[in-house]
Amino acid sequence: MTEANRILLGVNIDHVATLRQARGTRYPDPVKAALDAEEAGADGITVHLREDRRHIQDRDVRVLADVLQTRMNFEMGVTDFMLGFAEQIRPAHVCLVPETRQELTTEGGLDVAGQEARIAAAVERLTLAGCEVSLFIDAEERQIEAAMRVGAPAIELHTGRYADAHTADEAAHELSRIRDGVICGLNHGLIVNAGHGLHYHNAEAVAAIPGINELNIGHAIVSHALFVGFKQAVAEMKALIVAAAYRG
Ligand SMILES: CC(=O)[C@@H](O)[C@H](O)COP(=O)(O)O
Ligand SMILES: NCC(=O)COP(=O)(O)O
Repeated sequence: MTEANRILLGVNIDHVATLRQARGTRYPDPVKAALDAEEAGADGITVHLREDRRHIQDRDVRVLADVLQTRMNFEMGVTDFMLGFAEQIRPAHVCLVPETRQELTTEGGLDVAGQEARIAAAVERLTLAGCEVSLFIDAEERQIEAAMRVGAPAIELHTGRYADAHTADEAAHELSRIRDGVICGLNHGLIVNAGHGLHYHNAEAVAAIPGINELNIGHAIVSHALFVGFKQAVAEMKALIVAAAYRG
C-alpha cells in the first residue's frame, strides 16, 4: 500500500461515556473502550471534553493520557480553561472545535476566518506545548486558507452535511465539497482529516478520497458495538476504510 492510499482511523469514545453518564455509574468505562479500540486496530483515540461535561470527564482524559498506546486526539473548545488543561495533559493531537451548550452535537465548523488572531494565538500556545493542532472546519476554501494562515498543520473537514443528506444528489454534492476541500487543503500544505456522522454505509466514499489522512468516527462505532462488541465494531470500520482507500 502506497502512502497515497493509506488511511488512519481515530475512534471517538465520547458516547461510551454518554451511556455511563446516563446513570452516573462507573461503567461503561471509556478508558476500557479506548484500550479495546487500540487492540482492534484504532490508530488513535479521540475524546471531546465538552464545557458541559455531558459525556467525557476530566478524569477520563487524565487516565487516557497515562495509558493509551497509540495517541490522543483531544477535542476542545477555544477557552482559557481548555487551553490550560491541554497544556497540562499535552496530548499528541488537539482539535479545536466550535461548541455551544444548546447543541445536540457539533453543528458546524469552527469559524477560523472570522477570528484569525484568536485562533492563531491558541494554535501557537498548543504548538509550544508539543501538540499537533487541527482545526475542525467546514469544507470551505476561505476556512481552509485561514487555517493555513493561523499556522495549523492540520484540518479536519466536517462531514456532517454529507452524513445528514436526505437525497443521493445532496449526498453527492456534499461529498464533492469534501473532495474539493481535501484538494484545497493538500494544495495549502495541510494534513487533511475528516469526521462527524460517518458510519458503515457512508464512510467508504470519504475514505476513498485520495490524500485524506484520517477519519475520526465515534457515534456509529459505539452504536454498532452494542450488537457486535466494541473490538469487532472497530475492526470492521478499520477494514472497511482501509479497503476503500486502497481501491481509491
Ligand atoms: C467535532 C465532532 O464532530 C465530534 O468529534 C464531536 O465530539 C461531536 O460532539 P459529540 O461527541 O458530543 O456528539
Ligand atoms: N470529529 C469527529 C469525531 O470525532 C467523531 O464524530 P462522530 O462519528 O461521533 O459523529
